[in-house]
Amino acid sequence: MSTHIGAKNGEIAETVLFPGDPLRAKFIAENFLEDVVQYSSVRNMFGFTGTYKGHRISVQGSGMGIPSLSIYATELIKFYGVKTIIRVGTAGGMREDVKIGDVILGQGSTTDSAVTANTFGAGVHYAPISDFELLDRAYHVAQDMSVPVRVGNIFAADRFYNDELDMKKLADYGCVATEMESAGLFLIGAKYNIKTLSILTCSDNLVTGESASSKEREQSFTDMMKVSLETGIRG
Ligand SMILES: O=P(O)(O)O[C@H]1O[C@H](CO)[C@@H](O)[C@H]1O
Ligand SMILES: O=c1cc[nH]c(=O)[nH]1
Repeated sequence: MSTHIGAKNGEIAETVLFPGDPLRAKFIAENFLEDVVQYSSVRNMFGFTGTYKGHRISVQGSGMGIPSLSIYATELIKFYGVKTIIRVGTAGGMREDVKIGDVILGQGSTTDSAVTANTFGAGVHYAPISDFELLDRAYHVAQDMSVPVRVGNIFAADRFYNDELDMKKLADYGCVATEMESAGLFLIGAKYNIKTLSILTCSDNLVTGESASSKEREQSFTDMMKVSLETGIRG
């Protein structure tokens, strides 16, 4: 067991789907996995292992924001030998043409978090990127499943509520959607030399003000879940 995950050795698969919302983890486990075992409920940050099409896979909640995600990602890798982590998250569209329900693959992640500066020191602006092989696989899985996807730069924000940032400028420079974890996940993936990717669904649009309900954010974005599961098992 690690400090924040109550699993015994061997109870977590090498590939983990990693939603921010622990209830989304439960929903994925209950609706898509077979032979499911819940290995952790520490802090209600649920974790499950089961099989998908005969392949062993785990689903673990990460919580919101880079500090929370970093705890769970680090423990998954260091204590449980996890080799692939796919974030399965919601994000806000930063351009008008990113619609609710659109699936987005995170190629890289810009951030206003201090985590990259704290790692490399002032003056170095590290660019966290996802694993290309995983990104390529997810892109082709989505094509096979006829799920349209966007691929792009995800803005990982330190604050959900922030009216001081120039989001339009970030969008003008190519950021597609904003959430709160991808840069931290990609940074940790690079540090420990494991594969990481973010597969996101647009849950609201910052330009138009459209927004999905919390129930929809928990349960209805099943295209993203299916693409993530299929990507996870095609190794
Ligand atoms: O839906 P999840 O995966 O939690 O992701 C997004 O939702 C939360 C904010 O509502 C943040 O964690 C953000 O990154
Ligand atoms: O962090 C997030 C998640 C969804 N939508 C947003 O606008 N921000």
